[in-house]
Amino acid sequence: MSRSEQLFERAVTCIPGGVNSPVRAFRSVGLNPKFISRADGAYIYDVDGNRYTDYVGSWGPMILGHNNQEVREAVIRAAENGLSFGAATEAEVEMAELICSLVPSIEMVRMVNSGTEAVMSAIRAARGYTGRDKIIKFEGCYHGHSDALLVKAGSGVMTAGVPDSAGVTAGCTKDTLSAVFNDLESVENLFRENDGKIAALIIEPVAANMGVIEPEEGFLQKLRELCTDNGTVLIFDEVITGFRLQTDGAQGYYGIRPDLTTFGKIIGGGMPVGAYGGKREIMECVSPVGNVYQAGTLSGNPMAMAAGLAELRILRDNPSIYGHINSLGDLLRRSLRDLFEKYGKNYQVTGTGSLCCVFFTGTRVTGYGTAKTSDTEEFSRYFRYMIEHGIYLAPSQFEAVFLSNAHTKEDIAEMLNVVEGYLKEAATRP
Ligand SMILES: N[C@H](C=O)CCC(=O)O
Repeated sequence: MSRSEQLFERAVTCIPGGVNSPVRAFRSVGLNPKFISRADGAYIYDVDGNRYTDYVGSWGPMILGHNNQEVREAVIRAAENGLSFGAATEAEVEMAELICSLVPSIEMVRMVNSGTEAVMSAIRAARGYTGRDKIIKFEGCYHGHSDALLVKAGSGVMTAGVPDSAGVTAGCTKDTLSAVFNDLESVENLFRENDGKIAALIIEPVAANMGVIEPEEGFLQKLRELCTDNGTVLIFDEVITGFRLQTDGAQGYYGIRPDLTTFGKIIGGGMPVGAYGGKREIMECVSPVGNVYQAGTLSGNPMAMAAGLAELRILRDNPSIYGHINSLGDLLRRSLRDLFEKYGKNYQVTGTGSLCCVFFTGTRVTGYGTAKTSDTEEFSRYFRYMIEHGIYLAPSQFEAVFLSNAHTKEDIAEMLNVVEGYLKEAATRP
């Protein structure tokens, strides 16, 4: 039995499903998880010594590749001064100044410990600011695992087919309204039916947690207008897209200025982190200035600030990184489409920048309904073939392929070679 299998046997006896986050389990693809011992650059290694080219990147933070020397050394230096003080630090000020300087819509920002916390807090601030209760979210968008947001959610809940989690009371979700991504009419109807009651509209500007679905031309602009007209706070959840598409994220890429933005992942360089920020007049509702309470023992933790600052400074000072990862993304999407055409497969390749996804369906994927038309059995076969051939993808149909600065054209060529192997094998199936 492999060491991964041995660890899994132990893990399932004391951790639910053997994993600390459901998306790490390989259940939906009919396998047990690989246990990872280390990672470097574009590669991760399991406890059995197998090397994989990694296209998960810790679900987003490792945009520079794994174990980046500058980030690692910044953390080691910070650790030498102590792990946590629960008090204000210079690094927190530097982090806030850096985020405000890179993202024009952010006038003030508060650090928290995860994307989930960032979203919970941003919504509370929006409710405190507007004095309203209701929020709009989009089917298939995932904003972490807080109660009110587990309504037709994406990511792991979409994979498990239970987008409304057990354990969430009707009371917790009664003010959460669901709209359809890329369907303006569904949003307009909610505004009309709930006139003057909607505190916030939250959206992943690129729906990365349901397979990297891009907004259609003008969709985000129209949402901006609807929110302005209705006195509703527009929140962009940029936990995945923040500092990934470019330094000012999807909002810079699409030219939209949200009122609040949530961050996570990249701003922590691999350490647990989150942040929410935006308009000063909304952020000043947060305690101790205003009476919207939000707190955290480890918020602004020195290790997380050190890793995040190092990562963000590298991204700020080396714009060519975005040129590299985005052109690899273009190459991957184009080449996958060519391969699928060559083998007569009408599969959909979605994504933008350094994010990508393949849907096993002939239907153009624009939102939750069409995403769900993908043949997840086919995805499972594809996943198993890829991992057997050294390509580590997210073990879920609806998660993104993440590229990093450590990936090369040669890595992409290797991946395409394996995809072609899969297509050839699939062609021999009865
Ligand atoms: N899609 C999720 C967040 O981005 C993946 C991470 C997790 O839930 O563990």
